[in-house]
Amino acid sequence: MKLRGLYAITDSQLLAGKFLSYVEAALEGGVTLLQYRDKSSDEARRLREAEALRELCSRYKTHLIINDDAELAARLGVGVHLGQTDGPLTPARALLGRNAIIGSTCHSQIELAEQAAREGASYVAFGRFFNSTTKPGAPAATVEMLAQARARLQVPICVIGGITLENAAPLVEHGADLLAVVHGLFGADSPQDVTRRARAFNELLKS
Ligand SMILES: Cc1ncc(COP(=O)(O)OP(=O)(O)O)c(N)n1
Ligand SMILES: Cc1nc(C(=O)O)sc1CCOP(=O)(O)O
Ligand SMILES: [Mg+2]
Repeated sequence: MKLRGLYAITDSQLLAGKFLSYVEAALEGGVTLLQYRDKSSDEARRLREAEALRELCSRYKTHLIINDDAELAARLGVGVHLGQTDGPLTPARALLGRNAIIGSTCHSQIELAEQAAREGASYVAFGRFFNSTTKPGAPAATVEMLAQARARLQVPICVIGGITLENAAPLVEHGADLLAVVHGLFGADSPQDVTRRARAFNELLKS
């Protein structure tokens, strides 16, 4: 599967009161992967919101990815993104099946990405590349490391952390396939501006 394009990630605080309208606006502009990222423990709300996103994604032919929670992903029949402390890839692959999209956080360590690729990750994620208000404490990554990763890895490369329309181009030039964005996409004043931003991110990835 060719994974290249905008990877939109939801944020429950940022999208409060406009969750589905802003997500739909992003899908309207073109989203390759949509991640449902909700760090709360409200299982009922998480299930309800994830089901609503699955319905939207199926209308727009976008792949839904659940952050952290392979069981919820299995229940919905969608993909999962796992960080280094979210559980191993091999059982997640066994649970979700060979066609599921499974992503792995690799921070700035190419060795972690090589291991994730061996264990069947569909993409590997490096970051954070810029200051992030969504996750200020994430360890930093550089474009030099990204270029080295591109030369060593065949698996699609996702980049994340403080990415905006203004700073994304060098990441694409240094080998990124997927631009994972929260604030730079959803921190917009209107749904129309979310759609405009989504289209503009996709333009950066056309090659
Ligand atoms: C696409 C993508 N890349 C990295 C992350 C971060 O995952 P993780 O390190 O597990 O941190 P949390 O997002 O769970 O706080 C991600 N979610 N998505
Ligand atoms: C969820 C997440 N993970 C990161 C990492 O570096 O692993 S940075 C990050 C937040 C991304 O949000 P924004 O686009 O608003 O910076
Ligand atoms: Mg996680």
